[in-house]
Amino acid sequence: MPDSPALEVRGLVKRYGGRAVVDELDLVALPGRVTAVLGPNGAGKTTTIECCEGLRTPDEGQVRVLGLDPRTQARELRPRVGVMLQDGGLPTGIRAADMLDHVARMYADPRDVGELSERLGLGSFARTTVRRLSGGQRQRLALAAAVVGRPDVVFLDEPSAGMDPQARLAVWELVRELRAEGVAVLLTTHLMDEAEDLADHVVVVDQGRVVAEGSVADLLTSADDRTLHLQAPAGLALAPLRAALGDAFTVTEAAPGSYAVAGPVDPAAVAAVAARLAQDGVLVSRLSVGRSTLEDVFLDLTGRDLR
Ligand SMILES: Nc1ncnc2c1ncn2[C@@H]1O[C@H](COP(=O)(O)OP(=O)(O)OP(=O)(O)O)[C@@H](O)[C@H]1O
Repeated sequence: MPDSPALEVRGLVKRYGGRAVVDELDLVALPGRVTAVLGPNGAGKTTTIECCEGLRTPDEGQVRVLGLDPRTQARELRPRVGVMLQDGGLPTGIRAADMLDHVARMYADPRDVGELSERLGLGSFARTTVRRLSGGQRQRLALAAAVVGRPDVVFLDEPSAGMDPQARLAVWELVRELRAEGVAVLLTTHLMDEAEDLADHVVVVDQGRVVAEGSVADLLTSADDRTLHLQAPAGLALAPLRAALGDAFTVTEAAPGSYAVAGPVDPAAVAAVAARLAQDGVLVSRLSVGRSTLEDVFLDLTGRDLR
């Protein structure tokens, strides 16, 4: 069954000091798909992933990875699951290349270590001990260690945090390749472009709960209050448009020639905008409905204030 979930989390609850930091959370990740979990700091992403990795014990709910319980069936799961922890979690006294060789030897059919090292650019620091690696170098080594055993499921907690743009591209390419090989990839990230580029399915978590999920396209278009974006000549007088639409809408020229109409945008509102502009002889060069970026969706869902 190619589409049976590689990861299934149902009603997960994890409490610290009586406070639920993960609160009735459901999460499914499929083989050959990249699932990205987004959320503000402290939302419960790492706690959730660590429950899936068997590193923390849920207070309630069920976690199944490849149909197995990561707490009680860790031995069966270990060869099939790749884990990249947020803090690297690597032994520090060993040279980078020796560490990767050592991890590769634990698996029956490891990836080619030389090829993996080359594509993640590990060669330049192969003989450096882990403790002396830079943050980004450590991340790259941790990623190599997570995938060298050809796992069926990979957990990547902020995989490209601290990486330079070249390394980030190499990581993205590797993630795409894992997906093409049928691996279920679950990643957390604060990089909206990473989620937009890589994720087949996005899960937005806030205060331990899922507040939205779907493909990036779903999330960009599913909100009740949408924005109509239009391109037209710069400097249009907006009063007639505002009068035609009424108080439920705001109309702004976000940048010269780039207008946003925010509010309960429905087919009638789109028609009203087009009709009003046509009456004034304005030629619209581009018109689209939805939020323009995943970051807008994220901020609308989780708020703009620091917590
Ligand atoms: N062992 C622990 N004891 C007490 N509180 C904890 C413990 N581990 C995590 N927490 C709390 O649980 C909440 C969720 O933390 P978690 O690390 O899962 O968040 P996150 O979504 O991964 O955040 P970030 O984006 O900052 O990595 C935080 O408020 C954190 O302080």
